[in-house]
Amino acid sequence: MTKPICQRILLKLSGEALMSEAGGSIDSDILNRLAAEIRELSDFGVQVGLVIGGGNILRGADKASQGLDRVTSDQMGMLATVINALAMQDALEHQGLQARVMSALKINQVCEDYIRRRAVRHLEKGRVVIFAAGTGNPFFTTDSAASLRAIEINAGLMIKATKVKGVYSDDPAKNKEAVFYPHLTYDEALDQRLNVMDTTALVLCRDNDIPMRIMNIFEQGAVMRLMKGEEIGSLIERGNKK
Ligand SMILES: Nc1ncnc2c1ncn2[C@@H]1O[C@H](COP(=O)(O)OP(=O)(O)OP(=O)(O)O)[C@@H](O)[C@H]1O
Ligand SMILES: O=c1ccn([C@@H]2O[C@H](COP(=O)(O)O)[C@@H](O)[C@H]2O)c(=O)[nH]1
Repeated sequence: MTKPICQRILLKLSGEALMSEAGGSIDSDILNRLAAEIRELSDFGVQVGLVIGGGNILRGADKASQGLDRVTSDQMGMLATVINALAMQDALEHQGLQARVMSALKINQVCEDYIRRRAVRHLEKGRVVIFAAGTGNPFFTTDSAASLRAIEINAGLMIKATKVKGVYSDDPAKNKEAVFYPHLTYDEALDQRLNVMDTTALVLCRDNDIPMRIMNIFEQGAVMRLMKGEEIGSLIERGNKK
């Protein structure tokens, strides 16, 4: 295939997957490998919006369960995503790409504020936009932020690149008998409480009719193959199951 399956994507990368085996929060080899893959996508003509989670540094709910105020914990979590976004911006620039971090929280001495029309303009110019600080609101996750930004930038596809191959009948990290689902509808994912993605994120994409791919972040070159038309991971979409 000489043309990508869609022109603009929102790629959500797991924060936790950036961790090194030794426990460091950001492994530069992993970061550089992902940046190189994004460069290939950009060279192929795909406009890339990125959201990176913060699970390698801090999750608000974990800190709150240890007694910290929930809103403060979530704000710390959102700032963690800014750290990951800045690291990725640097890695992308080393690949020769232009990249812009746009934050939902105002820290404009560090990166741009998120302004939708500017984000779209950056994408049209071939710059990779890294949407940081989630939605800017506590009690949300970066999955929901990714769905929201995918809708706002009119992405043709949302991709969640995570630590598992796709959607299973149960968490494959805990249940070895879990069955892999190559295709399912948003309503099936919601009804079965499949937990690979939070409910808000699924509902946002369902109601705005954006298809979603869940796939393994560690499978090198897989996003490119997907953009060339290969069936990779699990597809969640509205309407009838394929
Ligand atoms: N039914 C399921 N199918 C597939 N994965 C599942 C399912 N239920 C739970 N999971 C778990 O969900 C995880 C992905 O979601 P999670 O929110 O933990 O990660 P992430 O959003 O990719 O990471 P981060 O929060 O660090 O950005 C998988 O690693 C998997 O273990
Ligand atoms: O809109 C948002 C997005 C995220 N948070 C907080 O950040 C952390 C890290 O994000 P993950 O999606 O868990 O990787 C999250 O646990 C929240 O505490 C937020 O408050 N609002």
